[in-house]
Amino acid sequence: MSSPEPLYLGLDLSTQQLKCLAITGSLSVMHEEIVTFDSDLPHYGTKRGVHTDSVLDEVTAPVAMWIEALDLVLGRMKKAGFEFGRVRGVSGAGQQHGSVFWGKGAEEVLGGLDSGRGLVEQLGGKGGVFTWERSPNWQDHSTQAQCDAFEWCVGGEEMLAAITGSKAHHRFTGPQILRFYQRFPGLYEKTSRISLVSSFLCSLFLGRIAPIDISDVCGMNLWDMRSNSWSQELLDLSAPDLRSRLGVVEMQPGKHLGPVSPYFVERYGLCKECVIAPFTGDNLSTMLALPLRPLDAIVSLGTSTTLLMATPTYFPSPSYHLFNHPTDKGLYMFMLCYCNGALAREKIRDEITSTSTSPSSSDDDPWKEFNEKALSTQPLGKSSRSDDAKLGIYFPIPEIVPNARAGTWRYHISPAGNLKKVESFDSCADARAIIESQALSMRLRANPLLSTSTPAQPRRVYLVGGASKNPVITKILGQVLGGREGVYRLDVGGNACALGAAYYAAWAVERKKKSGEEEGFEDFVAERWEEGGRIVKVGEGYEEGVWEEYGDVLGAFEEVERRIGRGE
Ligand SMILES: Nc1ncnc2c1ncn2[C@@H]1O[C@H](COP(=O)(O)OP(=O)(O)O)[C@@H](O)[C@H]1O
Ligand SMILES: O=C(CO)[C@@H](O)[C@H](O)COP(=O)(O)O
Repeated sequence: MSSPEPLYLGLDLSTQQLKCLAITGSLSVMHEEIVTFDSDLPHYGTKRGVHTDSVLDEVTAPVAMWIEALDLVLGRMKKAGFEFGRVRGVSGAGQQHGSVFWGKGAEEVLGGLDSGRGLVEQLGGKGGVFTWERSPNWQDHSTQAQCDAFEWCVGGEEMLAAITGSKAHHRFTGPQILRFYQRFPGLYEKTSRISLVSSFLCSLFLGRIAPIDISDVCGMNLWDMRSNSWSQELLDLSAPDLRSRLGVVEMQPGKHLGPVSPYFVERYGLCKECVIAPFTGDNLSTMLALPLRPLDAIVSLGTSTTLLMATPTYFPSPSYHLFNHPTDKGLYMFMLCYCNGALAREKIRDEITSTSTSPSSSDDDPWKEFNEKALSTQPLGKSSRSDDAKLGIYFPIPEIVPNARAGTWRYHISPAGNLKKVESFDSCADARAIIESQALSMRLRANPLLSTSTPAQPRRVYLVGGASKNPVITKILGQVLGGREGVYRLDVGGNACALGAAYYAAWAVERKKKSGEEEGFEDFVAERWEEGGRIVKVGEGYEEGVWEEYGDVLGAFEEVERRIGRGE
């Protein structure tokens, strides 16, 4: 009898959920399990996975909640009869930039976990192996002073972007560590190691502190991408002896970091030889879920909204981020990241539903009315070409792109391009306007990458993440961004990031040597990838006339952003 096909696990520890997905060696999805922090672990009192202190502009997540979530997700799989014994490799991804502060005895505890007791009981939150029981979240905005110090240290935002791939950002780990050190010098002193969320999750599986991976490290403002080494200048600025606390960075994609910790062998039945591969950032992992070709763009509609593209050129700018590609040494990931993505759309949805007199507001689908309103409105809220265009910008929380305070701004743009600020739009134009302004911002900023094609638009747009299930959001995004070959949704919509991690685990274990060279990730996936069944075409993308109409308001959109920046 032939032995059963090996399986691979991919995990995604993102803002609101922990997801675990299992695939076969031929990359077919076998099993998916999700733990939602707010509803499955209500005793941590999080709202959408985080705690917010709006006085300090501080957003954090409890580390113990993530640890408990790991036992919960694996426990559910075991209960469902999942055959852990067939798993040959595990990889994963974490929300980017967050950090975890390990205390002095942590590694010893990790290495000697008792499989008869839960992880959270042994590693804990308060009084456990961490010097700070919280992890700063990517939505945090408390580090303006530290960001200023980072840019001042190297001579400005352009220079910091040239060194680290990004200008200083509130959420980036370097400024966050500097703030932690300034607030709690005693706790910093007691901290022996600092992990990113990705390497933290990897550490649990490995039973020792895992290295940070070569791509996720670029979300710290501490890594010099030109030389692929820590920037000593920026480490020195952040905190004393930081290099030893961060440890070495894993430069080799797909490295076998070690076998899985005995805890998982004994408690869940993983085999002793199961390989743990590096874990990376969630956006980087999402890129691995799709066979990207030049000019393809992924729009990830998770809690954050991100636009991702792969590029062979290192052309840094303060307007966007560049990261090392997780598996391909010659490539970079271009990224735009917005924090007013899902939460801002939910806020408009709730406002529309609460003022509605329509019976459909009580329908099971909470997006029904929002979608109806968005569809009943023409592009830019115009009924005819001579009408003013409606442009709305909605930031219920401070925004990253552009760096702006919270607020709502609505404008009318006349056909001659004149702007008039208004208090509200008539007939619920907000539903369409919020999707349009999110997409216009992406289109404006992705232009440097897209302008090699005429017209300057993506070849394909791939949509992933929670809101990729929404046909109206996907339609309008496609109308604004274009997409010469259409708009596609990955069939595991919400789970693209975990899928990318599972592909990575399979590649780490099964890649072959071809003429003396290890098989590259792209070739490995391409050999096993069948387009049918994995992606669904959800829109035509480029619509002649409509895409151009959106192009006509890009200048006015930039001007509105400038006015917001000036506090108008
Ligand atoms: N049908 C839908 N229409 C619009 N948005 C949706 C829909 N279903 C889920 N979402 C959005 O997806 C978000 C969660 O996306 P997800 O990718 O799971 O987040 P994360 O990975 O950041 O935890 C929710 O906050 C919600 O706004
Ligand atoms: O900050 C960023 C990227 O720079 C965010 O994209 C986080 O990585 C969180 O992602 P989601 O939970 O929204 O997937």
